[in-house]
Amino acid sequence: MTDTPVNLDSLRERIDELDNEILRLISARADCAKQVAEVKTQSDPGAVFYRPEREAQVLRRIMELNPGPLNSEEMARLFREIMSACLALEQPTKVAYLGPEGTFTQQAALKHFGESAVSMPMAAIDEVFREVEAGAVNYGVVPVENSTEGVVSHTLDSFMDSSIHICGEVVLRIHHHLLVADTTLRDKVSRVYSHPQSLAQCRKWLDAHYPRAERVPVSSNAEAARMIKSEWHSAAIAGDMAAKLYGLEKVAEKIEDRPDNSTRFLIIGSQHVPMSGEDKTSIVVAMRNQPGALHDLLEPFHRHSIDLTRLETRPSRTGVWNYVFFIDFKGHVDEPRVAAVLEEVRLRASEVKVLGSYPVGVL
Ligand SMILES: O=C(O)C(=O)C[C@]1(C(=O)O)C=C[C@@H](O)C=C1
Repeated sequence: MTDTPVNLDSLRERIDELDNEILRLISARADCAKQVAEVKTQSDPGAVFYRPEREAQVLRRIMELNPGPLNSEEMARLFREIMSACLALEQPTKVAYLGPEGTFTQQAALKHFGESAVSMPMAAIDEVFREVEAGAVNYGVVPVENSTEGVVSHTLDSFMDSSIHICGEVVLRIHHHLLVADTTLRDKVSRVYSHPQSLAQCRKWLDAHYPRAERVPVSSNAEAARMIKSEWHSAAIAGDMAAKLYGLEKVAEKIEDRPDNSTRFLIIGSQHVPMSGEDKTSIVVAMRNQPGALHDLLEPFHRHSIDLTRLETRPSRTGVWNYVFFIDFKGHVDEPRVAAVLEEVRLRASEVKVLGSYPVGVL
């Protein structure tokens, strides 16, 4: 198809008119958000500005109404950024994430909070918890499970000795690439650095393409990307953010063994999140070590037709809690049927802690 100059000019004129309209509307929306902030502060001087349930509702509504031709995810991402900028007008949001810069956790933080949030890398998962608990940041982002490699046990363990709540979740498709620096001798790669989980997620690909290269586990894939800058015979497995941050080239793209490889991250904070209409609840339950304990624990969920989305067992670190189960299920603690199940579970367990109810990840 060829555009005549006349057509192109008139189309661009139309685009300019539409941009004027979009500009006017976004500014009016931002004004509204500022007024929302005033209303919130008037009713409560210690008001919480970020409202995960409302954000989830806004994004779901946009996805439902989207007439195309942009796909719904793309459209929601645009609105994600508009809301992020509006929230920054109300109050700049500080978010700690498991660093260093360039990790998938940073990507998850940006996906969830948008580019207007101020994100700060932390060296370890418990540091993210500590920063949130100390009030040095508003929220934290930590990985919790990967579709190929399973649970991130460090995150679950951190909840056991913390008063932190879960305020949200975000799922990220994980694409790994084999990266080299411009000084790397590509046919002499004898060492591949990455996080142990990433090495495991690319095991078959490495067996097929670099069977003799030494696989070196390091603390994060961003750290792997940083290290190979000074080693001419080494490559790193990492994602797009790390590749961009360290100016590396992709020798091979999307080398993860499973194409549906994804990681779920949790947003942690101190607020109770009201119902959004499509929510999940996470609890941790301690049971006595006796036959049938797991059956007793799960039976009320089955009877009340509550969908379990995840069940994880962790060894207890105190003598009192023999078995500790992390359970995620559909529903919100403010729903009567969920409250009823929790009441029954409390009678059967030696300890129950509700980690939080939060909107099912939208993007
Ligand atoms: O509705 C609110 O409470 C707002 O603050 C407005 C708004 C938005 O831009 O839509 C902004 C931030 C909140 O996290 C949720 C929504």
